[in-house]
Amino acid sequence: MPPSPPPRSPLGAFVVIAVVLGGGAAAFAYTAGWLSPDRLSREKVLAALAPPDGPAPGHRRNHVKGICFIGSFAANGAGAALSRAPMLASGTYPVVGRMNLGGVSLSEPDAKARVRGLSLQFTAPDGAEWRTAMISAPFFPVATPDAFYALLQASASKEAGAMPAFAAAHPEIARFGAWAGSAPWTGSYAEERYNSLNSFIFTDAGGTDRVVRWSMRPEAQPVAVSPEALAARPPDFLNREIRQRLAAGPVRWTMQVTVAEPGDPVADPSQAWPDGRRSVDVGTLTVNTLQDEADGPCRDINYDPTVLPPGMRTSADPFPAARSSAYALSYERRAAEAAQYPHAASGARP
Ligand code: HEM
Repeated sequence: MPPSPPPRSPLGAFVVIAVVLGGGAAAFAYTAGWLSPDRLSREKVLAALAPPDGPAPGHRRNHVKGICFIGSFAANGAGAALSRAPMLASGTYPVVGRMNLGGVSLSEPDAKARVRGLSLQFTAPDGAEWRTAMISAPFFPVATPDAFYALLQASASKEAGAMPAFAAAHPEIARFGAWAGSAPWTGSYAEERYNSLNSFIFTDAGGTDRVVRWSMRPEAQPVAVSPEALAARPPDFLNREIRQRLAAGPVRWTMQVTVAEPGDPVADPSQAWPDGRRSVDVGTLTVNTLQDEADGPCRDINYDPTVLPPGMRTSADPFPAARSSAYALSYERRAAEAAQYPHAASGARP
């Protein structure tokens, strides 16, 4: 049995949830929030995400720590039965990605980030793009973007009753708390499974729609490491580990697409779909080279989950539109502050 992290108090877990996911919330502009001054805006979401000493200038407002990579996706062609997206047709396509950590502070040690992320930009020969930002949690802590904003607010509140009141109103948080407190930790980005959590609609060449989620299954065998052992490692141990691993050979994941059945909770990323759903392995991601974010090609990419190729579109899941809105503002702000996050080496940028 892999060692489990020590039991955490429910409140401790909630704080971890809010800090690690940072994420934000709500109806944003896409539900015409501009008509109602009380309604949530992307500005409020970014304010709720910001650490007490303010965001790190030039950096992402969430998942602030990360490292860029260049790789490729070898599609085996099986995905063409689900979607006519060009990068699911048999072939090999370039990928620019980012391994990252849920969290809003650059000084937070890697060992504290319960959620790890993998962001990918696939490009087809015709220029079509598929961008996705996935996380290692098997489901999201809350069911709606509004609830995520409420979670950020409750966890930042000094009122003792704020989190219990939030949990009473959003019982799905207990599932995430249980996962955060019991799932094994690993010592490597390469050993994690990453999940889209949000659902999307795939359309095949015949025009048939299917609601899907996707995951990246690691080739590397996960090795459980206790949180105490991780805490004893250097604060940026994940970047060091992945550099060493890659020096010994490429790192790979298999992409798995899971198809919903009628009645599945397609609009709610806090609920996993039942076991036994049709699942198709559509190809292999190979990571070839890493580059520090300051000089790397992922720095200036917004991994907006609504950037989708033909044959894919958003579903009834409200998160991607909300995320798109918040990511765009985060991107605008960090791009405007680029002088405060300069490239480390002149001419290093691709
Ligand atoms: C309403 C809900 C959410 C909000 C408001 C939100 C907000 C954000 C923001 C502001 C960023 C920084 C974007 C940038 O500057 O490029 C970000 C990054 C990220 N988010 Fe979210 N997020 C939400 C939900 C999610 C969900 C459901 C997932 C995963 C399934 C996720 C995974 C990630 C990842 C992996 C990154 C790093 C992207 C990168 O490498 O650039 N987020 N999020």
